[in-house]
Amino acid sequence: MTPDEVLDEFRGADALLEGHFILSSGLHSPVFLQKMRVFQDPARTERLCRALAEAIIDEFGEPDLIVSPAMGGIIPGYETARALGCHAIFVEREDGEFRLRRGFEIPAGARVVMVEDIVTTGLSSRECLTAIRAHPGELLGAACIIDRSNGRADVGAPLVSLLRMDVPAYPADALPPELAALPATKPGSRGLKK
Ligand SMILES: O=P(O)(O)OC[C@H]1O[C@H](OP(=O)(O)OP(=O)(O)O)[C@H](O)[C@@H]1O
Ligand SMILES: O=C(O)c1cc(=O)[nH]c(=O)[nH]1
Ligand SMILES: [Mg+2]
Repeated sequence: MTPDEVLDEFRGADALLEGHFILSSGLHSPVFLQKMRVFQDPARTERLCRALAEAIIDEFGEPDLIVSPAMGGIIPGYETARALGCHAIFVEREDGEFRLRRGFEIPAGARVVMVEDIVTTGLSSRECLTAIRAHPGELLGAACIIDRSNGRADVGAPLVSLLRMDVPAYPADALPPELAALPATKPGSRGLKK
């Protein structure tokens, strides 16, 4: 799947939004990728995640286990694991920190790849990788559908993506006037991060 085809999946799902958005990092952006509008369509999600599975195999080889950060990573993590023929588990926040719950385990020796939906600053991915490293298992690397840092975010592991985008994001005290003029919405599910 080409980067243009990836963007077309988001456009086709009305998931490429323009306006004034407050991201989970607290940064402001004129663009938001509402991934859940994509993931509500199993056929679209299957196409994207089959491509992500191929990219993972090319970059890291075949994993035994996919681990994703809730909530946005759960659906693409599961669907990518389905394409790879392996299991998918997720970390979720407990007292603010990502942890494995629900009896999920990473067995010793398991070859693990983290699957995230979107990378902006990379904080969610870094936190997920920290949680994974608290368990036995061999971390091969990280994968996401869209890296909107255009490769700038350092998630602390090799990161493969289907599409790199160069999308502006600004601190609240440095908004360009045309963005400041628009009312801001915060579509994500996480509280503002430090
Ligand atoms: O690279 P970052 O700056 O961390 O931003 C990207 C993260 O933000 C979104 O998650 P969010 O925390 O909004 O919650 P969600 O997964 O429940 O949608 C998205 O799913 C990524 O995990
Ligand atoms: O940085 C984010 O919070 C973020 C950006 C984006 O485009 N989509 C999303 O779900 N989260
Ligand atoms: Mg998330």
